[in-house]
Amino acid sequence: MPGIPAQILILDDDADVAYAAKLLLRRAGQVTTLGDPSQVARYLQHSAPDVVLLDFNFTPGRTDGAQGLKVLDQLQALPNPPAVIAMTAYADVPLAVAAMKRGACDFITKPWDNARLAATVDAALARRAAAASPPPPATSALLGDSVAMRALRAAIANVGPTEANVMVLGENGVGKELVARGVHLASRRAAGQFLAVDMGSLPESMLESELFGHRKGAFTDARNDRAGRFQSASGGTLFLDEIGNLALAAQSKLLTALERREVTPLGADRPQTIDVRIISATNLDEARLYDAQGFRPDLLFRLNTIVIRVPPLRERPGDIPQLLTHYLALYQNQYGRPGRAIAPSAFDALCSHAWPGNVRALRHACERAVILSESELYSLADFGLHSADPVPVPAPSASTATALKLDALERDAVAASLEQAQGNISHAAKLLGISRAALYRKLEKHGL
Ligand SMILES: Nc1ncnc2c1ncn2[C@@H]1O[C@H](COP(=O)(O)OP(=O)(O)OP(=O)(O)O)[C@@H](O)[C@H]1O
Repeated sequence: MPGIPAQILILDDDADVAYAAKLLLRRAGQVTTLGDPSQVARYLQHSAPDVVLLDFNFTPGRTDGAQGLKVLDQLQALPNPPAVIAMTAYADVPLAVAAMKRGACDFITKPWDNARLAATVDAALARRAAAASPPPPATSALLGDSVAMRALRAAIANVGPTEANVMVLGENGVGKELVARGVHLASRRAAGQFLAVDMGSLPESMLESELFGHRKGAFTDARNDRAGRFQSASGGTLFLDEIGNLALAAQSKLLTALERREVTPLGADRPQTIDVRIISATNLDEARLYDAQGFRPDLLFRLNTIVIRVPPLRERPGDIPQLLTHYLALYQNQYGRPGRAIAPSAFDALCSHAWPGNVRALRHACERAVILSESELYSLADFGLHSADPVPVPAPSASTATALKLDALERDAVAASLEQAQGNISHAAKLLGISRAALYRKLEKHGL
């Protein structure tokens, strides 16, 4: 599988044999060695091996292979059984055959030939990857199998078919828009448009014309009639992103439209009925959202019939491996780069990273790793992350010192704009005069 290092278990009572196999197979994945079948049950409580190299006799003098066959049965009973490669003594063909009949996928005789053992393990891994079931369709865009994500999918499936307005809450980059699309796809409006409007970047002066449309001549630049987003999304879903950024005056216009279920384009003398379902989203924390000074409670009441909260990635680290696998494979494919695994230590660090920029940041980190990596395995640095260990930094030359100063200035400017915008990405981007996407890149670059 691309991305996640394969888990390889070697079960052999001969420590030297196990160590030699471990050295040989390290490049193929994360290798664990055990010396006694009684350790297997404990190991399986926290690990799911992809391949097991299994010896069959653990007690001196025994050659019947019964102990190994018992472990084989134990492994075969797992919900997702690993590929088992039987390791038998040279010429013990009957035992190898018995193992294959009980579910082992291959066998290798001891002492082994290094190239043959490596090829056998590679082939077992490749077969396993090919057999892995494809992701389910429908809301497949929303990856993650944590309890939180499963609950989220269930909520989408429940709420989708109703006509209720939905408000999606969560930090930047957690997947609010994906959730909104999921609700749309699960609704009877799925064949209609899903139209997203970034309320945060819409200048107040353009809000009415953008949302409700205008007639030719309604204002100086209105050279033609133009439908607003409410009309364009008719029969579908209108996704109002960054709703928490809406100025109070704009809030009252939106409220009127929602209450009357009609809009009047600028310059028109008659209102038009609207047929849209509204899904809104904000990264504002709930205390600020429910503060009547900033957001009209009557509008909130219209928008949040159903509230869906998307938890930050740090609260569902179990989703990280799947996201890494998905996005590394996506970009390897997109850029025609070879499939690589992540170095085990880097994988651990990626899984325990707090990801302040959530899934968006993880996705960008994967793209970066695919583009930059030149070694056999992805390292932590390929993802733009560094281990907690301080690395000695050489004294900067004059030119790097200038670059460092510029870098520090940029970091300060970005931090100051965020503070001034009280963490609101759209406002901060506007203050800096750059796009939201550019601001996200700078946030990641400076680890903010
Ligand atoms: N569960 C997920 N599975 C796969 N990809 C995800 C998931 N969540 C988010 N993403 C990806 O992360 C990126 C950000 O997602 P999205 O735009 O939905 O987040 P958001 O919460 O709406 O962000 P913002 O608040 O900044 O608008 C997208 O590229 C999206 O495809």
